[in-house]
Amino acid sequence: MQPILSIRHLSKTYASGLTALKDITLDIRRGEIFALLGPNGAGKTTLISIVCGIVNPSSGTVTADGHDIARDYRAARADIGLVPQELTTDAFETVWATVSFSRGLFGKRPNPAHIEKVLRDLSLWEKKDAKIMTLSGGMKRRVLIAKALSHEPRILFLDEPTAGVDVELRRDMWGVVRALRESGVTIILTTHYIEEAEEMADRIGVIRKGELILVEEKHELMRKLGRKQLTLHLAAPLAAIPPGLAAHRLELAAGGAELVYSYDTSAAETGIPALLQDLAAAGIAFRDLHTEQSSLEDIFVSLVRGTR
Ligand SMILES: Nc1ncnc2c1ncn2[C@@H]1O[C@H](COP(=O)(O)OP(=O)(O)OP(=O)(O)O)[C@@H](O)[C@H]1O
Repeated sequence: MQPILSIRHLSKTYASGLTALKDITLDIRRGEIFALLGPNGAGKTTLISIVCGIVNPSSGTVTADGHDIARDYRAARADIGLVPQELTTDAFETVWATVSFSRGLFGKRPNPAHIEKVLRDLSLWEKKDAKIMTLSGGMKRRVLIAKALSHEPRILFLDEPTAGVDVELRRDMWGVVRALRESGVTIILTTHYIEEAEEMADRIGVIRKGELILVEEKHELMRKLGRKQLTLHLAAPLAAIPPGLAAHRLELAAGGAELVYSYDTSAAETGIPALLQDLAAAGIAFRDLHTEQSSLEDIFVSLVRGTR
């Protein structure tokens, strides 16, 4: 299937001389949720701004559903909805007026039935006549999404959709985003929250200093880079790892009360049976054991630090 968004060799150097993006090539698949992860200043907003026509690229091309964003700007832009981080709408307007007005900005004819559907889908219908300033923070975020959906885009960018919101509202927003995907909208979200990417994304891209250093299926990423640890709670503490166990990747923890064995989840063999045999041969007994898998957060931190 043709990608819905195709970014080719995109670079951006600002007038200040700072290169914010270096040769980014990325295809976004129709109907996916793609999470773009990166530390502050990595270039996420610059990338979104170029795709949305707010910033000009220094080189490279972007096509949205076949429309080149430079040559065929209006058609390309009409395919894209952008949910910014901040609500800049007139606080004195009603929800209905704000969302309807956004649609008009794209030169689309009024379509009250569509606006009603968007507001109902986002549980904003009851608030359609309320002034923006009277809404809760969560409702205001929903208004931002409603505005971005008012012109029926097929691609939706969410820039830090849950920055600074509480846990409950974050979960609520995740539900909204999932429902949007169900309705056929392709979603690209930027986030600092690893948990958000882990929870929501089909694929993950990691951007660091303007370079896309990795694009991977979330599950594949976690499988490939995920290490597992087996912790054995020993019956009697050890002062050092016995020579008979030197062949295994072991560390002592909890003052010698625990033995920690690290293994690769993608390796053909875990090495656990051999370890258990050698433990028995060395006369080391354990009371209990548990395993732990590295989270996406661990993976991300090591990627951004460049240690993998
Ligand atoms: N208009 C501009 N002129 C010059 N430099 C800019 C401009 N906009 C952004 N930058 C710089 O480009 C780099 C990338 O910024 P960008 O906002 O794209 O990063 P980001 O990944 O979105 O960061 P954050 O997560 O903090 O929003 C930063 O070093 C930033 O200071």
